Amino acid sequence: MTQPIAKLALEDGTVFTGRSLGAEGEVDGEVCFNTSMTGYQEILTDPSYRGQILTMTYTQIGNYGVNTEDMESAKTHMSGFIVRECSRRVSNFRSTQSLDEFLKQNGVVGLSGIDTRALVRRLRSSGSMKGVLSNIDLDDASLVEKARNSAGLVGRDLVKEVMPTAGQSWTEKLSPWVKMGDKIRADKSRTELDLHVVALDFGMKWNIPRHLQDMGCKVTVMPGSATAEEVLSQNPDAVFLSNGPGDPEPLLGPIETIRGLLGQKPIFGICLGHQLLSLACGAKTFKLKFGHRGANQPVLDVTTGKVEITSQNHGFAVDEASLPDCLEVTHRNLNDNTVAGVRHKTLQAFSVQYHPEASAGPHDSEYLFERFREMVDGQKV
Ligand SMILES: NC(=O)CC[C@H](N)C(=O)O
Repeated sequence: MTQPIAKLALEDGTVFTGRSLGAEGEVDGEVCFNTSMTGYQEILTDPSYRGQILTMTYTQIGNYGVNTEDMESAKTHMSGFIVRECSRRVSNFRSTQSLDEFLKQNGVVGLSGIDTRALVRRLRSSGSMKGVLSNIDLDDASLVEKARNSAGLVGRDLVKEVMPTAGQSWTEKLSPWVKMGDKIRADKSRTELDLHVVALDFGMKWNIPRHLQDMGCKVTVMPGSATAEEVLSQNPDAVFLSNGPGDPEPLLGPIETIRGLLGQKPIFGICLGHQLLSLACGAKTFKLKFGHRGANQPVLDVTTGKVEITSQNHGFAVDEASLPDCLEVTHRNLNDNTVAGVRHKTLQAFSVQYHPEASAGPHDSEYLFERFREMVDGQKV
């Protein structure tokens, strides 16, 4: 049986024709790419991809299937998913379904069999573009028109579409698989939860609270819309600001909340959380040409001189020229020298643009959770 056709149309008029993968339908979004060779399940369930159509640069995706454990949220969030080739055979003892079945079950419209190198080269030279992925409308002109008219990411609040509506206590543990492959983490595991952290959830990847809990934090998750008063009423020892989708600048409520928390409680932010902390301190953010997405992004910790290989997924970054006097750069992306981490010079607050929780990706940056713990411990009386 031949698979049905699907098409990707870009706003610049390019149309790619391939095979339909996953769900039937039509989606629009910002088309971007990820250079990870593995980790597609974690990527598909990362809420930060809301509003995006993602293409994987690695040539074959899906060979180890999908399992019930490697979820970074309860479901998928991206609009569309593109691969050069989707493995026809799935082989892994943890696998419970194929990638195609998982995409169908989660309503993700996919595309395979296109020249992903050509697509990525176009995105690298022109920058991320708006696009439409469809297996129901196959008319090129109509698809290009829809791509041009689609909303795009800039100026939109996508956090409200993915954040939880109510707070909850976090209970899930860090996977034994992580500790098995990571002796340092295993040695530092604590069972006693002697710190209370409120995590503001803007679309948080679950491996973050799993890590916080593993290092002795009782985590209370609160919706990203919570006010400073609501956070402080929980009487936490510290506050964590999560990753999340879209443009950080329209998120005026969370920025106000963070201003109200600065100096009251120690703060640690990851990705969107880093952008929001920087905005709350008076910095600006800007849209990167094609973003940083992958599990192999080199970052320099300028405080130690060490280079770490990191997992990243962001399309915006903090503008170094706009940094207020109260912030200093602690980390830099070595591919383009952009700001990858900041800390407050006088208050207990720091953040990174990348993902120390990995999932998927290397564990080089896990030390940041320990740095957070040390900052809070130093402040506890
Ligand atoms: N992973 C994230 O938190 C992404 C942050 C923000 N949405 C960006 O694209 O830059």
